[in-house]
Amino acid sequence: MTNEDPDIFGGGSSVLLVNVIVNGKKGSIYIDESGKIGETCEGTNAGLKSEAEFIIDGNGAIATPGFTNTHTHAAMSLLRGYADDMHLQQWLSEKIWPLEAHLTGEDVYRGTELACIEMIRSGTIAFNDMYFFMDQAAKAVDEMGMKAVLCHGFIDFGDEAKRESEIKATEALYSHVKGMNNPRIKMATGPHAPYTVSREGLTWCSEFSKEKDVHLHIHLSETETEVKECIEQHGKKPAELLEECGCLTNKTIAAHCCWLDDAECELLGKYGVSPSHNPASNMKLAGGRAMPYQKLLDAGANPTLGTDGCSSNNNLDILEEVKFAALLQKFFWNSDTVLPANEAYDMITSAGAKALGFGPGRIEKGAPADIVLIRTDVACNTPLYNPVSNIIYSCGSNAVDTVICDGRVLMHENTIPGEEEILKKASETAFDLVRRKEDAG
Ligand SMILES: C[C@H]1O[C@@H](n2cnc3c(O)ncnc32)[C@H](O)[C@@H]1O
Ligand SMILES: [Zn+2]
Repeated sequence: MTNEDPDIFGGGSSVLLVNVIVNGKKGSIYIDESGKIGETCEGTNAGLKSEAEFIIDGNGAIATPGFTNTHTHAAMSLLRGYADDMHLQQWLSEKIWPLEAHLTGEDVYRGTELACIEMIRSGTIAFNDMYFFMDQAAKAVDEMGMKAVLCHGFIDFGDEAKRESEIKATEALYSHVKGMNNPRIKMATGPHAPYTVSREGLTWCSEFSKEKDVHLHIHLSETETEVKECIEQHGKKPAELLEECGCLTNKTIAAHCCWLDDAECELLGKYGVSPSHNPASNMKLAGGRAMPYQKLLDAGANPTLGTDGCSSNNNLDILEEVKFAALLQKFFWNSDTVLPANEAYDMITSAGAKALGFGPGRIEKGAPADIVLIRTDVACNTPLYNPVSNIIYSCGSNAVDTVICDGRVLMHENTIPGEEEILKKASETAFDLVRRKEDAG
């Protein structure tokens, strides 16, 4: 790839990608100034060469739709390696929540910047994020040029005063994101999970999501214990409780979904929910069961893929995650045909984009130019019988060369502007957060 001009990172310019493999054929992609795909064609298209402000020579790269991560806690990048090898409830209540009590907006800003760097490096252009101080997450996403659906993690533990403050935080995020008027950034409600949010809290979130036409993002049935406790407390299984509270719609993204039974899979299918499979986190926190992918798909749900946060994964590499997904499904369900490469690819492209409402997740005329170039002159892409097979089973993020989101080049020739400074600041911020917690005792 040849273009060395730093202005290529500015956005708002027309770009012609030549010498790429697009939808299985050698060709070119023209991106117009509005950030949409103007045309895709075979060959180099001499006519469009004179129109484009920038020409990127893909040198035979695979052009794929950018990837979507449908469940993460981006700023938890600061907690990478802080608490490993523990069971979920102990991990959350003894290590994570006590540290998060010391979080500031600055921490979330720096952590989200770091997360964006990591996601861009693996070809991710959009993500679904649940955390705190989300106005600061929005600032980072805006500057880094990615797309995101952001929600405040709403946790009330049945306490009315806490519920009121979570409602205020959610309403404030709604106003803030609306004021940004940036189509790349949306907000959602974020009831954390049926075990941390009261019926009243769940109902408020579902009503707010419907009233404002925004997504709802929740953790669902990650562990067997939480399912048992839900039945004891509410006399219902978790997905039934969510249905009763109005939380199941086609704008719901439900993370994990490991312990859903067949009837609950049918419920998610009936409402067109998007489950987010998080295999690395589930394996690391020893959840004991993999998401019933095939049952959810057959029921009509829209299965997608997420990394979860950096404290339970411990990275945000969607290419690593998609291989884990394809392997874990086969291993856990003892089936060599479940989640084949083409369906795994759909999870991180079209299904992910559909879940978050960010276009078709395909390279086609009129679609947002969310395009990733994956090098083919590397060992993991040699030989190249089947690009989709290689993307799912053999490519690492080191093969990702160029990332374009809404027509803006975020990474080119493996370079992201400002990366060095972002990593330095994130490291300082992480150590400062841990020091503040230790000082507080
Ligand atoms: C937003 C809150 O969610 C917490 N969190 C991070 N990972 C998980 C997980 O796998 N299950 C449940 N909750 C999780 C995060 O630390 C925030 O407190
Ligand atoms: Zn999570």
